[in-house]
Amino acid sequence: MSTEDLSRNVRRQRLREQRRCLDNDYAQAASLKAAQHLVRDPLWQAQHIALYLSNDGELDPSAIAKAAWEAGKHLYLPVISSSGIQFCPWHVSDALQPNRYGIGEPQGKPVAPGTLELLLLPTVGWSASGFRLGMGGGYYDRFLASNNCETALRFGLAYDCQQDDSLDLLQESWDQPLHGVLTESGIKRFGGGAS
Ligand SMILES: Nc1nc2c(c(=O)[nH]1)N(C=O)[C@@H](CNc1ccc(C(=O)N[C@@H](CCC(=O)O)C(=O)O)cc1)CN2
Ligand SMILES: Nc1ncnc2c1ncn2[C@@H]1O[C@H](COP(=O)(O)OP(=O)(O)OP(=O)(O)O)[C@@H](O)[C@H]1O
Repeated sequence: MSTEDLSRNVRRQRLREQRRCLDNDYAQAASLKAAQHLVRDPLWQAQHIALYLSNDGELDPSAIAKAAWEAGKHLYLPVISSSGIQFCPWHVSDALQPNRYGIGEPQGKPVAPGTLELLLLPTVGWSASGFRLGMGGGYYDRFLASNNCETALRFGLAYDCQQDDSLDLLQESWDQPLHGVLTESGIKRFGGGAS
């Protein structure tokens, strides 16, 4: 393991620990606040949205999912395999199959990446320049590097306390920048003119 990988892992573990330690009431309120910010934003025009099922203390997108279904939007969840990550349609009544990490996945046919309009990415750490640190599988970076989804806006979904601008020092060539983040305090956009 390189020195860079080692420091990424150390930072990842610290940020994950911090996230898991958040007060339950705070976490629930943050999840609702994030949904309220999103539904009032032009980003909410997106009809095809990829999100995730909360794991390991991640900011819970379930309030966003509820609002999206009520608004008739199409939602997708990540499905992983040895060949990477794909996004499959997710309906409220779907039976989910746990993946190797115990996270539920729908069973349908993956969506064409170009259909996705908004990707809400699970995020361990983020910086004001748009850097995102994830769980370390490289799944999202590989997906974004190899698929035609330039039209999809990529927003990290995370708590404010997961911001650490010094993470920029760990940036690698494969890291795919975020257009912005959605947190309990609002939506932040990082240059590039993303709407
Ligand atoms: N909610 C959610 N779903 C997601 C992701 C995510 O980050 N969050 N992923 C984002 O890419 C993919 C799954 N990636 C993951 C990578 C590592 C672990 C994890 O818990 N790792 C354990 C080690 C487990 C093991 O070694 O088998 C750990 O680090 O403690 C979970 C999900 C697809 N689905
Ligand atoms: N485009 C790519 N092509 C090949 N390998 C890649 C690519 N992107 C990432 N990787 C590999 O994946 C590994 C993990 O990457 P990284 O630490 O950036 O994951 P992450 O963004 O935290 O994880 P995730 O996106 O799954 O939440 C890296 O060591 C790198 O070798």
